[in-house]
Parts: sequence; C-alpha cells; structure tokens
Amino acid sequence: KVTDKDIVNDQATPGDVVSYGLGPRGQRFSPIDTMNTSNVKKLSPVWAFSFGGEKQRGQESQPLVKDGIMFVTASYSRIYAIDVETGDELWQWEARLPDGIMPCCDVINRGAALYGDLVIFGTLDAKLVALDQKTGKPKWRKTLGDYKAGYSFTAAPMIVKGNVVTGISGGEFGIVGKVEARDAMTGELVWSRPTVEGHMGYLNGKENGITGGKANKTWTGDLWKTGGAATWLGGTYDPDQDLIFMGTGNPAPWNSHLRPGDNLYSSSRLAIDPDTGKIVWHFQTTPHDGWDYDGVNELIAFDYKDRGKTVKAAATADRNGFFYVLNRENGDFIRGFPFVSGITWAKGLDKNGRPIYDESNRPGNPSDSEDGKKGKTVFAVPSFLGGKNWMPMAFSQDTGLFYVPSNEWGMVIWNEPVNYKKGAAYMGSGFTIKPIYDHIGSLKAVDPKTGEIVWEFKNNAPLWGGVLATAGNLVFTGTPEGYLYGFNAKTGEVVYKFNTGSGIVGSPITWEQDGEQYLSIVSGWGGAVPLWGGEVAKKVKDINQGGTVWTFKLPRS
Ligand SMILES: O=C(O)c1cc(C(=O)O)c2c(n1)C(=O)C(=O)c1cc(C(=O)O)[nH]c1-2
Repeated sequence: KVTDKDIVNDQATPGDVVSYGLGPRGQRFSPIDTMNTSNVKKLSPVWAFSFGGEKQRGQESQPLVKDGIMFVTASYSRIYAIDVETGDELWQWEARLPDGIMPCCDVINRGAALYGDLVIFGTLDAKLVALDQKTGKPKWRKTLGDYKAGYSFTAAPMIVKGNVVTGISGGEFGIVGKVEARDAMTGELVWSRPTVEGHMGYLNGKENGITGGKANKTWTGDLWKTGGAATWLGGTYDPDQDLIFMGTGNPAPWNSHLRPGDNLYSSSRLAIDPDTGKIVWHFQTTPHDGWDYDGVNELIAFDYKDRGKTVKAAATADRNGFFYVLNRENGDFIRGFPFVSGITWAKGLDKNGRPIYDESNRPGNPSDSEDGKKGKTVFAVPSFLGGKNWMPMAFSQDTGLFYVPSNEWGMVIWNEPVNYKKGAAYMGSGFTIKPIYDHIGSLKAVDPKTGEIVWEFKNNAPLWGGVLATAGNLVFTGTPEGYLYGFNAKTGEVVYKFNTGSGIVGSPITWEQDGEQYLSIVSGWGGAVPLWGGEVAKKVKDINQGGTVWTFKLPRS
C-alpha cells in the first residue's frame, strides 16, 4: 500500500516511482548512480508495450512503478497496468467518453497518482476515477467539472496528506479555474479553491469566506465571472513549507482589452495551504496577460547556498520566456532572467519581478480599428506555446542546474471582439506561430544563481517531453523526431541516443530493481503543437504518432 510517507520520500527511495515528478517537489532527480556517462551506452530495451488500436497519438504520460507493476495512462483516458519484468499487460481500463468533450490541446493525459491500494487518474470529460491497483476495477468516481461548459482534465493528480489534489482544464472556454482536495480513499470533497478573484471557496462543504479579494479589485467589470485561470497542469508540494504550489493559466478571453486590470489569480503561481485551500502567497508572472502566456508551469522547490546561508528557493521557467527564482517561504522574487532569446513583449523584469512591458508589442484593441473587427497585429516572441510549455524540467542536486526543455519561436497575433457563450471557444484572438531560427527546440542547462546557460542542445522540432536528471551525471529527454537522448549533465555531450519509432512527448522515469537500473519513457507524438503550431505544425506534420511504452535497463556487468 502506498502511504503519504512513501510519496514524500519518493525521490530518496529509488526502488519505485510513486508520484508524478519523482517526488512531490517535482525535481525529477534520481539519486541512482549505477548508470553513468561511461556505461550508459550499454542501456538496452527490455520490452516495448504498445497501447494498440486506433488511438495512437498524444502520449504525454509519465509512468509510475510500485512493487513490480507499472501504471501508465494513455491518450483517450486509458490506463494500463504492466508487469515491469516481462512487459505483460495485467489489466487495462478505458473511460467511456461522451460526445462533445472539449480538450483544447489533444486527447492527452499526463499520468496517475497512487495511494493506498488505489491508482487515481483524471479523464477528458473532467472526471476523477480511482481504480483498484490489483484488478483495475473502479472504486470511486467524481465529477470535477461540466464538460459541456468546456471543463476537461489532462494533468496527473497529486497526493498531499491523504488527499488527492487536482486542478482543472478549460481556460479557452471561460471556465473558472480551481484547486480541489478530496479524501483519496473515498473521493469526498474536502475543499475547493477557485483561482479567479471574486469567486467563493469551500471547506468541508461550507463557504469558507476566503474570497481572495474583491471582484473588482484586479478585474474591471464582469469578466471575472468567466475569468479562466485554469489550473490545468496540476502542481507540486513542498513538505518543508507544507505548501502546495499550483500554477494558473491565462485569463479569459485572450483579448486583454476586454478586462483591464491585473486579473488575479491568472498567469500566476499560487502557494496553497493543503489543509484549508487558502492562498498563502501568489506570484503573478504575466499580470494582465495579453499573449496567452499562461502561468501553469511547474514551480520546483530547491535549496542553494548563498554566502554560506541556505536559501529556500523555488524555480519556474515560464511560457513568457523568463526563468524565475522565488523565496518559497513567502513568494518574494529573488531573481529572474530570460531563458530564450529575442523576447519582444517585455523589456525585462523590475525589482519585484513584474514585467516591464513593451506596450507596442501588446496586440491592439479591436475598438481602435475602423470597423472594430480586428486590432493591431503584432509579432511577439515567444509564441503563445511558450519559451517552455507544460513539459517538466529537471533539477540536479549534484550540478545545481535546471534542465529546461525550451523552444525558440514567435507568433503573429491580433485581437477580435468576443462574447462568452457556454461551451464555445472564448478567446477573441487570432494567431499564427512561426519559426525564427532553423531549430525550435533547445534543451538548456540553466544556472539558477546566475542565469547562465551552461550548455544547450538544439533540436529541429519543438521539445515537448519531460526531462530526468540522475546522480550518474546524466540527463534524459525525448524528441518529436523519436529519439530518447542521454546527455552528460555537466557538459551537454550526447552520451546516448535511441530511436523509439514515434515522436516523444512523455516524461522519463528511472528506478532500481534487484540491483539493476531501469528507465522507461512513453512514445507517441501529439499535444498542442500539431493542432495549434501554425507554420511549425506544417514543419512537423510527418512526425510519427503512436503509443508505446519503452523500458530499458543497464545489463549487470
Ligand atoms: O487553459 C487551459 O485550460 C489549457 C489546458 C491545456 C491542457 O489541459 O492540456 C493546455 C493549455 N491550456 C495550453 O494553453 C497549452 O498551451 C497546452 C499545451 C498542451 C499540451 O498538452 O500539449 N495542453 C495545453
């Protein structure tokens, strides 16, 4: 049975992987050093498991491993249990999805959570389901939102102190973002915390009075009622501070002229009390977001030494192109710097980390145009798919570096009038993503103390998969071209390359079993790029979709 202790200690106990992020902080760092830069070339596949059928696309999942069983979610709200030694299927379960679901960015799922004898994951019709780990039989099911209003679910849930904590997707449909905690064993709601200022929170079935501010403070008019700020990537948890860190997406609609003000708590990182759902602090990366820069990207707790003193920090690489280091005790800004080149929308960050806008690079107001139908078009960098999107970075405790799967691209973007209509796209913008260099993807080793890019690996297609760092001085990630790459964590030298036969947008894991080091990654191209990537989507249209879990191990020497 998986306990809270197992989850908190996940990173330090290499015999299994019981949480998304290889531990609640989401550092994606493994202390296993059996495999290193000199023996990694012997890493060999032991099995490849195909999800099969026609639903072969969009495999953004990170597998979990417990007691010799792998739990892995697949596109179209499917989940499989696999024997890790043989690759044999133990059971599979698929949600019966209704017609009319509205995930914005492909039929993806990023992973499950384990607790007790349950495996819990969310489905595209915004439901949460808990299955028996042994049999795959559903034990409880809860509705997280109305799929007919545009709510959906794609993230991996997280377990914090016996509760399963979830966000929600739907920011492109004017939903209201929220973070919720449910008793993991029963699914009973404990608290619900909306992420748009003005909406009420609930604790144990009662209004808890923590409104998070007045409706009209950072929103002008009524748009807060359908204000977006979807918590679509889920979060991380810092046991030291006992805080949940959850990012929030774009304010709705994209057209910022309709909603003057900072539009809290959109495009922000929130620190939330896991017992009550109260927002303890917030840090807004893009106040009054006008480019869909969003703010869901993972905030990773880490410590570093500054003149002999330990700094309790947390870092995030935002879609807006800036990397932020915050004080994780109170949300204070420590430093920030660009991690992609050519940012146009802001000239930099001020001493509090607030962007210094280049207002000429904000897409114009349609009301200023002659016919009121289209505002001034601008070319902005990064594109709305971001300097980095959802794909998680890794932090190495050995090198002190973050390994950031970044992308270098821009977009043409303009605003149009729009009105809220339940279940309809609520954006008020048009756009085309364009390349700016020959390559788009760039894996970057970022020093959080100095902003230095220590090394960079350029990739033709946009990087869209997660990263893993290990104590063997290794960094792993996959590419849409289908390769699993291993790098020397200190120098960026490519030390491993394996073609999985389809594009990779999943996140690798590693664990140790009977003294041998294993590594798994799911392969199968999809996600937002082929759907929303404009000219870049055309460039990558021949990439192979698919759905295969690859498992490797280092043979005993
Ligand atoms: O606002 C939202 O609710 C929402 C949800 C999702 C999602 O659930 O996948 C994405 C986005 N926004 C988004 O902006 C985005 O760029 C994106 C990329 C992807 C993906 O899986 O490739 N999902 C999403």
